[in-house]
Amino acid sequence: KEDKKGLKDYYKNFFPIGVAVTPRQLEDSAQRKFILKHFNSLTAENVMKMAPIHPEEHRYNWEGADAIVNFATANGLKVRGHNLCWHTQAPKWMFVDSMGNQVTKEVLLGRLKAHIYAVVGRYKGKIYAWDVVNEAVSDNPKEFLRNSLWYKICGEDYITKAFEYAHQADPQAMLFYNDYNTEYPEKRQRIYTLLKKLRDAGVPVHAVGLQGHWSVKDPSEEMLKQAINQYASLGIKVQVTELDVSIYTDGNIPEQAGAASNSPFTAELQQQQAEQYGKFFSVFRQHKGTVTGVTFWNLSDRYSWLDNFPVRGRKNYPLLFDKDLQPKTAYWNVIRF
Ligand SMILES: Oc1ccccc1CN[C@@H]1C=C[C@@H](O)[C@H](O)[C@H]1O
Repeated sequence: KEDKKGLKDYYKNFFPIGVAVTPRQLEDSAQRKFILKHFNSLTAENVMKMAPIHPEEHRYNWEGADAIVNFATANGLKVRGHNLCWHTQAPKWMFVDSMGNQVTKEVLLGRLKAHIYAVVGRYKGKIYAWDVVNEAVSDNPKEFLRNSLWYKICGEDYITKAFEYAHQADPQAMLFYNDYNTEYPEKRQRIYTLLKKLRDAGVPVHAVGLQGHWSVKDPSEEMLKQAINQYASLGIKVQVTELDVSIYTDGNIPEQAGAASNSPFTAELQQQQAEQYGKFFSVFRQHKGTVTGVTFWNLSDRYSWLDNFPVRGRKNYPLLFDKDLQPKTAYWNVIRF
């Protein structure tokens, strides 16, 4: 007999369970049914990023974002907005003037403000949480903040401004700083330092998003616990915002990755992945109240962004469901506790 309960039902006393979706997936009845069975929160995988939603200075593309928000509203699902300020998938026009020269800090901040007011304003009361700034901290131990165009033109002020604009646009929204590799001690320390600086300055940062692009090898339970506790010590909430567990262990920075070539999803990997997912969710449950949401990046092994990152065309099997939307071994480890 098909189990009527889905992932979200097993976690109803802990936190919402989310998934990153595309508008096209919502047009397919099998995937719609699957989403409604297992999840009670949605994130737009791409259509709410800066360039997709704001391709030209005076043109916004609301169609995809509206489709996801309308589906969520119609079905009583939460929505996490992703994202308001990022160095990737940012529109090129935002950084240059009509002569093609790089804009000043004032102009860029004015454009960021207009973007955030328009996007957050449109979904005020429908999107409860925003990833305001994504991946501002550098991976390079010699640097503090990533040397992106945002940083080059504005210095670190763009981070504070982004949060202030978002808070002005929707004072009820829960505002996140979102990043990856948030458990590695030295990057964790830099993210902690940034968050502490912002909180001490009264900047409206309410939570940290651990993207959770993890693997069958890392992080350890201990590293994860330490990271959650250290961020929570700032008085902020924690969510896992883009969870997947890669079968490859050669890292997720393109320049360094790629050592491991295409691998089948072996029984050994299935077992390792199931153990990892089981451990991660045990830690999440232990931190109920501090961890206020867990969102997977992509629905099932049918498609993962990891199929093309950090190595193009290297098939991955990172999620709880297989290509036919059926539960994998890892799923049973996550719902049995
Ligand atoms: O794990 C990483 C390593 C290096 C760069 C970016 C990332 C992750 N970057 C994430 C992944 C997929 C995108 O769709 C998300 O918007 C982004 O937040």
